[in-house]
Amino acid sequence: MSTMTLDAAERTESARSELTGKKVSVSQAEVRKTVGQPFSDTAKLRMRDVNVFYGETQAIHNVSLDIGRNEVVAMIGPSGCGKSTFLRCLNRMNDTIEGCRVEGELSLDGEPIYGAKVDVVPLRARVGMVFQKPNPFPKTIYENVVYGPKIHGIASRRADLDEIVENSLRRAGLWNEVKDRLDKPGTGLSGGQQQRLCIARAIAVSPEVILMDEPCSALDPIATARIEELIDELRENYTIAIVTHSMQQAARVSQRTAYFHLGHLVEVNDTETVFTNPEHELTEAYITGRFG
Ligand SMILES: Nc1ncnc2c1ncn2[C@@H]1O[C@H](COP(=O)(O)OP(=O)(O)OP(=O)(O)O)[C@@H](O)[C@H]1O
Repeated sequence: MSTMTLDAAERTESARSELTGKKVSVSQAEVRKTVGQPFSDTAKLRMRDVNVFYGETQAIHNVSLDIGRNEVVAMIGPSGCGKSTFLRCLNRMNDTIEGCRVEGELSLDGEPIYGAKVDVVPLRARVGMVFQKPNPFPKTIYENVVYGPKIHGIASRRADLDEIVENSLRRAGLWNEVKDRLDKPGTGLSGGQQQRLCIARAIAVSPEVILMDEPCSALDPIATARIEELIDELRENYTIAIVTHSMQQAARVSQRTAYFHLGHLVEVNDTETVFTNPEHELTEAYITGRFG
């Protein structure tokens, strides 16, 4: 650890001595400041002082973070630290959870995500999502991909839909494997293929941002490697935020990494710095396996 931050200096001696042991326990008071570089000169998504509550319980505390254009930001941290909750704020998926309340400023290209006039349907087309478990619709491969473009009125003519299907499946790295069976059920594909189909489905509506919530946790190492390659290719055209439990995956796919702890954003910086020279002791404790 190279620098001692003001935040670190404020922390108690007892927390320091706990860090020398094998396991670490920390109180909420010790994680109140974010270190590193939460902000980006090329912000696509800008979040300031975000607080999220489930009923009376606060799950996210004053998180401020930018996600830049054409960058992959990985969100890591121990189970229950709020990664998925924060991710779901970015396309208002939390709206679907009863009792969930989001406060703070969140914007996409400078436009408020939570504005009174915002229609969440087009918002979710602009900010697409890929979930932990591949969830193709019980329809053909072709129908899975054209579903979004049809309901969003992006295309209706067969030739246009065919083009969207081919382009989306190519971008998702699946075209060659499925081009001869587009009329077969999406659910008949392997897990890794199904996840790439879900990525194709997200791409088909021309999103600007793709949110991924542990997209490889149900996949084997080969399918995982394929998705990770794909994430790197997709960065050329999209902004990507990915929640992952795998620090190796965060290191492989992201340019910046954000470390969450007990609902606080403790540290965000370029990925190499976070993994080789973290500023915050909590980050170091997590990446060295002392808790999590
Ligand atoms: N629908 C919900 N209702 C009430 N509390 C919730 C709900 N979803 C999450 N929480 C709580 O919010 C906190 C953050 O959970 P969240 O799922 O965002 O964390 P996470 O870091 O993504 O966890 P994991 O890595 O285990 O998926 C936890 O304390 C969790 O119990």
